Amino acid sequence: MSSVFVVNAGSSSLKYQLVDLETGSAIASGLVERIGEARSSARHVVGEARHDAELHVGDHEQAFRWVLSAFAEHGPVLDDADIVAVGHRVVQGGARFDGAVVIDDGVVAQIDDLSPLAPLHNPANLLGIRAARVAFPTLPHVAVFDTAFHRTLPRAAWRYAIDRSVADEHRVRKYGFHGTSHQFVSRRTAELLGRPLEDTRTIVLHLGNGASACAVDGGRSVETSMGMTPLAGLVMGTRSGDLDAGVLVHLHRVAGLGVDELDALLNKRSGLLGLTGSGDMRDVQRAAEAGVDHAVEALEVLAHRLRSTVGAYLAVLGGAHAIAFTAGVGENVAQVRAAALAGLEELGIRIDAERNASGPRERMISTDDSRVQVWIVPTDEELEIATQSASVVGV
Ligand SMILES: Nc1ncnc2c1ncn2[C@@H]1O[C@H](COP(=O)(O)OP(=O)(O)O)[C@@H](O)[C@H]1O
Ligand SMILES: CC(=O)OP(=O)(O)O
Ligand SMILES: [Mg+2]
Repeated sequence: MSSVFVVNAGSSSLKYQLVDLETGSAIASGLVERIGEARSSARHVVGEARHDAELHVGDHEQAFRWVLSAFAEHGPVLDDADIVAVGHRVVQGGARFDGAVVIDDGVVAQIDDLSPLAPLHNPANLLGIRAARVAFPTLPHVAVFDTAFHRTLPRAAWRYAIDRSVADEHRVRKYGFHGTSHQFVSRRTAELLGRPLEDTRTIVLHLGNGASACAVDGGRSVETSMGMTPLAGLVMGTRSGDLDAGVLVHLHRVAGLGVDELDALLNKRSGLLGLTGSGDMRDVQRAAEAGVDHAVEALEVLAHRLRSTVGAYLAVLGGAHAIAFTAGVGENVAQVRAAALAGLEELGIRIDAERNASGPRERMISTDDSRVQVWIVPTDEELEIATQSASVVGV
């Protein structure tokens, strides 16, 4: 049985999954949270069994030691002979990486060099890579980049209309993110439609804590809503998404906000959190149901941004065969799906209220006469990372 050990390292968390390549399912998974804080917590899941631990984990290397001990204590046996690779999610691959690569010291240096373009993500991804190479010294390690799928963006989509010498010197352009998810979901959507991928145009709406939209034409990303960083585009849990860049200048001038304060405001205290006090969609839904106006308004803003984006991407693609909702909010919140696509009947989009409300996890939610099919397609970024990692090492 061959498997891939998938690692998604954040600044203070480490998520892992041992993926069985034959079935595509998780043999074991878990996470270590609040790394570096006084009280960390960890969870290791094998089948139906969950093992929780409260402990102090000082850094990512200690986190990996906990992971290895959890496998040793609760199974399954981590047999190097079965694991073909360790696959790492790396958020920013810049213009340098257009696909997954085996990690060596040179690749580590290049990921480090790209850190200024993703200061919240790449340094954390590197901590995970360094610690995992210590924990699994004999296995090949593979980097799978969020940005790679968007390497097909035409220049009309990725170039910002600013002074080109400033942009080029500082590598300022649209890169796009969530590429492993957009790739996985767009491929699966074509399968569900029974169409060849090359001849399928899909709009993927990945709505999790981070959220982005992608227009996929024949399996290639041609437009996406995140930008140079994962701050642009849709309204997210704690991120603002698009706003007039002049707002930054204004807040600097009139409120004296410095660069770190602006960064924190837009990345950590905006989105649903900034509008309602909670960045968790479940809280916002509850508040909206109880009639709290700020929550009702937040859902309106979020849906309006989605609808504008869908309209724009229908134009970019010259019409779509399908729209696919995915990730935590996209897969679970019928109200957001309905509101995002409300009033688009003239554009050939008709949601079936009953199908939207309930059914199997993966399902069509449009009416039979809707010209554009609308689907819920659960994403599986870990499986995509595992598959790409295995392919890079020749399995
Ligand atoms: N059953 C649910 N009902 C409503 N919201 C949900 C549900 N499950 C997850 N969510 C929301 O999905 C978001 C997290 O999505 P997820 O894809 O897990 O995020 P991440 O980007 O961290 O991977 C949160 O806002 C959460 O409230
Ligand atoms: C790139 C990005 O936004 O990732 P996440 O949704 O995991 O925060
Ligand atoms: Mg996710």
